[in-house]
Amino acid sequence: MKPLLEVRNVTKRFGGLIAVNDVSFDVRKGEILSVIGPNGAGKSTLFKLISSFLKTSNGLVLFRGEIISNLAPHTVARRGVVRTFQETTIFKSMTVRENIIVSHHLQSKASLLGFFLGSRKARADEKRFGESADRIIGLLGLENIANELASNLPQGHLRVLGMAIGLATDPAIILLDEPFAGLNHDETMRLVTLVQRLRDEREVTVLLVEHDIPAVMKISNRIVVLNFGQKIAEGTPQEIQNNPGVIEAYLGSEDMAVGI
Ligand SMILES: Nc1ncnc2c1ncn2[C@@H]1O[C@H](COP(=O)(O)OP(=O)(O)OP(=O)(O)O)[C@@H](O)[C@H]1O
Repeated sequence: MKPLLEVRNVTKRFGGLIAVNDVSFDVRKGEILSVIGPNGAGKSTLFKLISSFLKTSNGLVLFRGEIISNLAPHTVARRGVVRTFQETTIFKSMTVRENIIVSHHLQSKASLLGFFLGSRKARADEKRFGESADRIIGLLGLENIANELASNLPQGHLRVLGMAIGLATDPAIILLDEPFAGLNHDETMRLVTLVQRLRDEREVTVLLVEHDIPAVMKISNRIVVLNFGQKIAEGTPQEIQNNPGVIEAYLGSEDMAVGI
């Protein structure tokens, strides 16, 4: 089967610095693939290249066989490659449910205009988006806080709301940028289970960048390891854990302390 996403010889230079150096890998439909690596390895840059927030210096990113690198980021998102956890997309003065409904509207400018004009189509959209929001709320177990203002939510719930907002755009693949950062152990484990449920029940493919190695080991089907911009390993969590090159790359880095 053709991969859902293909990263082909992608390079990014910032002046004389090569942040991402000739990186290639595939993301298969229905898998959770994590990108790890020591600080400054190029993980965030790679994510921005995939979501087209940055232009590649060389190489291509393909989604369903079509080139998406260097398109406008909103075009890439519309095709189904959605980056989440940018907290700026959460409206703090709205409730959880309202936030999820609004993000459905943001998919379509026409529907947003109709919403303000109160057209019949807009009312139909309203009903459809409300039902979809309730399905997402159910899937992510947000029922108890559906009517809570976003401004009152703790970090863990905000992360889940960020994911709910991403899901409202019906993505084929979601890019999670350090989803577990700042969460305690219980919050992390709850989110790990939720992301796995998304993959299993909604068939969403997940690509994530993360420093929390134990969580990555638990959640991932496969892992890609970067060091100094280059891919140094790719494999299952077990293969990565036993890879001497990976262990060496992490030697002396803080992440050693959390157990690779
Ligand atoms: N806009 C930029 N201009 C110049 N250099 C940059 C820019 N963005 C990133 N870099 C450099 O590119 C390299 C890779 O950075 P990047 O943030 O992608 O690494 P990372 O693996 O995500 O690091 P961390 O784990 O610390 O977040 C670093 O040396 C960084 O200083």
